[in-house]
Amino acid sequence: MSDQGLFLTLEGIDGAGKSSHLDALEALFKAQGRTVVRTREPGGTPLAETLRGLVLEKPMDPLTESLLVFAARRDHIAQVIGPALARGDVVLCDRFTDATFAYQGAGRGFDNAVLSTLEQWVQGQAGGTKLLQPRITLWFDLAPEIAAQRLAGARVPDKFEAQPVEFFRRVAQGYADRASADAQRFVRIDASQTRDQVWLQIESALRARGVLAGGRAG
Ligand SMILES: Nc1ncnc2c1ncn2[C@@H]1O[C@H](COP(=O)(O)OP(=O)(O)O)[C@@H](O)[C@H]1O
Ligand SMILES: Cc1cn([C@H]2C[C@H](O)[C@@H](COP(=O)(O)OP(=O)(O)O)O2)c(=O)[nH]c1=O
Repeated sequence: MSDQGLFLTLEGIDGAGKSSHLDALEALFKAQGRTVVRTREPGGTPLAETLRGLVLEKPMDPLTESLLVFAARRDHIAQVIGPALARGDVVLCDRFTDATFAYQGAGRGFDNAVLSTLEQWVQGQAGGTKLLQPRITLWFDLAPEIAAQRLAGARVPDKFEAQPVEFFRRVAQGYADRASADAQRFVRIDASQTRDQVWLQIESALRARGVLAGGRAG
């Protein structure tokens, strides 16, 4: 089901600046004649949004947290992502499984082997060994100290945003590890630059990957 559409995710520590570019990304693909499904994790369906509220607000152990984000993801894939990709749409998703490896794995110190098993259960596709994965992941790489400065006063912190900078150092390392393990899928964006410069990086990376030129290249 992932072969026809384009599954694009945005990742990075809180405050890295991902959300600031979602409108422009949606407009860019729409200008190419694509139908865009814009969504987020945890979330994207009524059930998954309910689970999001729990994950972002309630204290819980890392296994519970991991089970809830993967339960939300399962519903999201079944209801939204899978059907959209099968239609040939662009799925623009604010976070996906890399966030689980970065936050629950590296940040909380939870067992990556258990996360990989859950990933296989949730993202396994009928009749094959291939997992549903994003085609391209835009990784907004920013020093945790700068992200914290950007977030200070910008919004009321949720459970994760209230974590100390050491937590985000581990999360950032988790993203760096994921990126080096799958260099083909990840595009590193230097998120320390100005908003305009960040946008230019995004646009040129998408052009270089051939997903902008000539309509349905993705
Ligand atoms: N390139 C940038 N330079 C400076 N501040 C930025 C930049 N991009 C975003 N911001 C600001 O940083 C804060 C976090 O940005 P946001 O897009 O919400 O991050 P995220 O979605 O990654 O948590 C917001 O106040 C936003 O206006
Ligand atoms: C998808 C996902 C997100 N998260 C965390 C990362 C973020 O701190 C939070 C929600 O992400 P996000 O939507 O980026 O938050 P905001 O709307 O406040 O910018 O959930 C996990 O811990 N595990 C996951 O699997």
